[in-house]
Amino acid sequence: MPPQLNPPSTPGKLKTDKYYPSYSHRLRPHRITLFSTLLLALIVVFFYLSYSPSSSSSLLPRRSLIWGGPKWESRVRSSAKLRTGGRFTVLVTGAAGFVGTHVSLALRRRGDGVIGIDNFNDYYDTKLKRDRKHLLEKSGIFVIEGDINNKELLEKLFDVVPFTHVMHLAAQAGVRYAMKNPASYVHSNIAGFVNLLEVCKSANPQPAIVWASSSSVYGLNSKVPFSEKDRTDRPASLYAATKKAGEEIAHTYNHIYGLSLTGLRFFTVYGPWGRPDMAYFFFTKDILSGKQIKIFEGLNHSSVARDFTYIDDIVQGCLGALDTAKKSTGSGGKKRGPAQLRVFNLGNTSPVPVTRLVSILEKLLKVKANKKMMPIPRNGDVMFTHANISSAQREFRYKPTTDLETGLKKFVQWYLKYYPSSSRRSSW
Ligand SMILES: O=C(O)[C@H]1O[C@H](OP(=O)(O)OP(=O)(O)OC[C@H]2O[C@@H](n3ccc(=O)[nH]c3=O)[C@H](O)[C@@H]2O)[C@H](O)[C@@H](O)[C@H]1O
Repeated sequence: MPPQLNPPSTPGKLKTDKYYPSYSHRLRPHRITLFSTLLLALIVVFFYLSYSPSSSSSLLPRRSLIWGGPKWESRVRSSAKLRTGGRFTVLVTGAAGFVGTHVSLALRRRGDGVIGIDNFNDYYDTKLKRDRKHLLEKSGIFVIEGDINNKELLEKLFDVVPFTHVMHLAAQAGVRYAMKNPASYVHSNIAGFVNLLEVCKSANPQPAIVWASSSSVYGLNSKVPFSEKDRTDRPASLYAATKKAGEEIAHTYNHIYGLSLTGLRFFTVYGPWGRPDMAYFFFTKDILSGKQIKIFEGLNHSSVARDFTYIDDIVQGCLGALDTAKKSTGSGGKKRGPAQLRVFNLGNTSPVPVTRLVSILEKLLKVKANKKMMPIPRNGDVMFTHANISSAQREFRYKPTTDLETGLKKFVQWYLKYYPSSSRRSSW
């Protein structure tokens, strides 16, 4: 029996000819015109949103983002408002990132006004970023979906809020991924940073800026521990090269415009809400699922080691750097005097071989890893990192207190709660 021919109730809900073979030829011309007009209107609205000044840059992220308007401004103001005990009004870039989330929460806890910005790109699982955003919103922190390359958006933010500080954590991270997508490093770590500094230098008042550099700037150095006085002109990855470039760019903006700038060289930061592209995170996932993990080693089976640093210690360092940052000296794009320019190592001062990291994970997960040792690939990796932290200790009493075993325990607890279906029966 042929299906019953019920005409659709609205022109937009036409059913297909497959099931309603005799219907299409009965469409009246005025219905077709109405349908086409609606379709055209939809296309026009789509293009308007994509290319209006209120949208993000065309490279990243993939969706058109809308900002502005009285409601949006009032959300921005309310998020930036100081609470009891607060002193600073901070713009946190990369707020839905791993370090960004923890730093934003810590600032809010002590009463500072915080606004986040993040482009929510899909370098790794965007659900994790959305969940972090949700966590921030529960604490009253507004995270704007936008790219640091969007000058108008940044200018608008500075129009609405006279930020005292910028905590710049937005970046394209990961040393090995730089070979796959070099342009994303230039886009975020160089072009994005310059765009942010351009806006900061013209702001009135100019904010003080604390930003994330990286331990990777020490590149192929062999003298340990790494000191801020050591050479940093032999990066092993494009990621490292863009962070090193950031340090030189910081020097320029400090010199010409009087911006107060502090770079923090983070050493392999790990912990709850971490980055799934990092070894400790995907090792955990792969150990639980029984997938083989590859552990890199050097010549003659020598260990590859990292000065793994727990997130809470990094947060303490970030806040210390913000608290001791002096004001920028310029205004309206003009320098009025010399300004502060600093760089600090934020590490743990005790490198741990990657093999030991895996043993700790095996013990905590109660699952034996399926391991394969392999020569360290020449894709940006370095053999070891080790921080000398005496400068940060002197300047703002930075003192890491979490060893790798304690920190990984907290990470694993979080991981099993966040991914409940990942748990596996013990193989020990
Ligand atoms: O300090 C930084 O500035 C950087 O730290 C981090 O880089 P890395 O120290 O390289 O961390 P991560 O990839 O977790 O590899 C950890 C260890 O596992 C080894 N490793 C890695 C992968 C693998 O399959 N096997 C393996 O043995 C690998 O050889 C290494 O020894 C950040 O990702 C980076 O964004 C930047 O912030």
